[in-house]
Amino acid sequence: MDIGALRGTQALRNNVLKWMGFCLGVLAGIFAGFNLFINDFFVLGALEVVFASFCFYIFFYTRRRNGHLWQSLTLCVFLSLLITLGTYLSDIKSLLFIWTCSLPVLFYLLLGKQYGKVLSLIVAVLQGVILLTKSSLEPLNSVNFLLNFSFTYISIWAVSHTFENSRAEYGKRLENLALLDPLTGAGNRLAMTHYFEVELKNKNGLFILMLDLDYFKNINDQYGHDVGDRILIEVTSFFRQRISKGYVFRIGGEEFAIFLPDSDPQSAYEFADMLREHLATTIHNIDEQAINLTISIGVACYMPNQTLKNFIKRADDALYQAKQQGRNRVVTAYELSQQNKAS
Ligand SMILES: Nc1nc2c(ncn2[C@@H]2O[C@H](COP(=O)(O)OP(=O)(O)OP(=O)(O)O)[C@@H](O)[C@H]2O)c(=O)[nH]1
Repeated sequence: MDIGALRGTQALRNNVLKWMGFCLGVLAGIFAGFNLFINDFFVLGALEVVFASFCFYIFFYTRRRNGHLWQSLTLCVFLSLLITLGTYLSDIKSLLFIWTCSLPVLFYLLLGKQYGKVLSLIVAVLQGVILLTKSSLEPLNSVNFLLNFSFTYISIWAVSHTFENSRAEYGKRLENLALLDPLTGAGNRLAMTHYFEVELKNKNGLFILMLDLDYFKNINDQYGHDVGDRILIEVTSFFRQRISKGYVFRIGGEEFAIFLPDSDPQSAYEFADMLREHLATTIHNIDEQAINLTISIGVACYMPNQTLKNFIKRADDALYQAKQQGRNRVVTAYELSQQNKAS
């Protein structure tokens, strides 16, 4: 499955940044020429030259890699300053202020809801003050002009806000559908691959715990499948409550995995053993039945440049040994390799 598809927002923002960089670079270059050589607006013209250069830098940068927040923020703030300064300096008849209406769309597409809201409000206030203090709005009827302009700006702002809000919400819902186990809410196998590739691979002291409930078939047989389901949900929240820094995944029927970043062999083992012991001494009260269950755990440490498949396999082998040795125990991959060397 294509994990990149789950990073839709990043791809969208990068694409918008790239092509906005190109289009605004070309436009700013043309306007700079006009302002420097025809209109004699040297300040504005010089700023437009700087802006055009920055836009082309962004365009070439984002062609090869993902853009940064500071680049989008600088582009938006710089463009807003150019438009407000242009509105302040130029004659109202040049209609330069019309560009203001494009800003909310750009803010929301490039920076999202929070920045979009704040920047759209700042620009609205700035442009409002500038237009109100302009000595004359002639030949335009000033009241009509201000009402029409404000309503157009507010409508575009509202549409941008609604669009970004729904886009982000649907994106989140799709991501949850793709990454979460519907029964327990823990991450699924795809989520495991996703977090490993995106967040964990380069972290120090990464450990994996493979956890498998012991004799779970007996629970289903004795209490029914529904009770079995509720046990799986309880066990997931049991793990979550005890993990301060890490991720829980359900990767099979009664099989779970936990990533522990920033750990060491001793702490990873102690954490696994604490989970095992706590679970073994916890009574689950479901439908007035007191149910107790145990778990077997395999632990492995991530070796640099190892694939996720190999990483999981080493923990799985340790888990298999824990089952073989009678269940309700923790076996580490390190321990296993020592045993293999000795035999
Ligand atoms: N209630 C419920 N049971 C499930 C689910 N997925 C798998 N199972 C059950 O989990 C049980 C797994 O059985 P086994 O693979 O024999 O493992 P076990 O009984 O836990 O024995 P060991 O792992 O060897 O200790 C089977 O009975 C499956 O039907 C689920 O989503 N809900």
